[in-house]
Amino acid sequence: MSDIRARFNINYSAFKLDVDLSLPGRGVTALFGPSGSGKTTCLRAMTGLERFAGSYLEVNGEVWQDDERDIFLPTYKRPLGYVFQEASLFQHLSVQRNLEYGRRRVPASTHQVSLEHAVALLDIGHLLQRNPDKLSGGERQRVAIARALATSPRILLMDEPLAALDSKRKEEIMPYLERLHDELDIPVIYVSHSSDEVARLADHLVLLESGKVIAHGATSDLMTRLDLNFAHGDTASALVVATVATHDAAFHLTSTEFSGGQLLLPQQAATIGQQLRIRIQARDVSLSLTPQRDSSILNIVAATVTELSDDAPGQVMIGLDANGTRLLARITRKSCEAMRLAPGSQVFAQIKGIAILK
Ligand SMILES: Nc1ncnc2c1ncn2[C@@H]1O[C@H](COP(=O)(O)OP(=O)(O)OP(=O)(O)O)[C@@H](O)[C@H]1O
Repeated sequence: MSDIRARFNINYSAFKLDVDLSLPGRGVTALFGPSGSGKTTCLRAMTGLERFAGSYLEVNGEVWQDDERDIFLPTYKRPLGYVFQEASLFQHLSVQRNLEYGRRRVPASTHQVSLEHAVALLDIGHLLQRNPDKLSGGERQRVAIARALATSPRILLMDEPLAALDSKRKEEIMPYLERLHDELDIPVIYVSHSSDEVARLADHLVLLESGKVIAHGATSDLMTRLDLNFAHGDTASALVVATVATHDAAFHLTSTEFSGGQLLLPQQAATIGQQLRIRIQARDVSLSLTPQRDSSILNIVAATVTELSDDAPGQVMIGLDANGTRLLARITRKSCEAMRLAPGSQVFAQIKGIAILK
């Protein structure tokens, strides 16, 4: 049973959105697509700010809109949190007052997230007496997220919450978003056009193009589907979940295990048995037909070629299966032909770089 059902058929003069989605009722779902593909329109339709005929929206068992049955919950009655690109805080109120204002909007009987919990999660206790004009962009955004959470929403809608921040501030705020994901049981719909953010945060991914869903599913599956643009170009990468097995203090390494074998990482402050989310870029993976024993590369994984697809001129993207885990390798067409790679070829993936996402 899916927990969020969203069907919208929206006709603007120059744009049509036609989506029918069944999404998981927990975790982070990213709406990803180029500018103008309809991501914000989809999010706005969920808020009920505009009423579009023929729509249906159900969130974890509650029907918020069903035009066939003439059900339409106005925005102020929808228990949702909305975080915009730029935090829209009341400038004349302190952070504390901003938080309280949001919370007063909803009946006390529905409060599930305490104000203290929201403040602690976003680490804004030291900012409570300040006014928003004395905050950095990242701090403002953390306050906006805490304000949304303090209303105990049944769903959190985030429209490119990091887009207005520089890369340093993005890095600062990312751990807080990850914490929301780990500690709260509120589904998040997250609009983004950054594949980095999607790889780090999203469990589930919806790809939109010209108002239509071109694919949706687990992020790790979609990121490695060669029929999708997402799995091409410089940022193409695979997501791997690996479990911490041992630490090697002498060499400053942490050994992890995943379905395809072992991966050695720079030493991590992680406990044995902890799961790490790892990103392996296609451009950091080279292939060989025999295991290289005289190489400086530590991580070499046996894999089977599943598919091949042209990438940039002279480059080929190779889909790999490492005993159930999908990987990508981007190699030159020349090497691909010299190695006679085809679906079914047995290869060794040499992994030069690994990014630990969390
Ligand atoms: N109220 C409206 N009336 C008419 N057209 C609209 C309206 N709102 C949005 N559109 C159009 O719908 C299309 C999709 O817009 P939308 O903002 O949903 O895209 P997006 O994927 O969120 O883009 P971006 O990444 O640039 O924010 C655009 O062509 C936009 O001009």
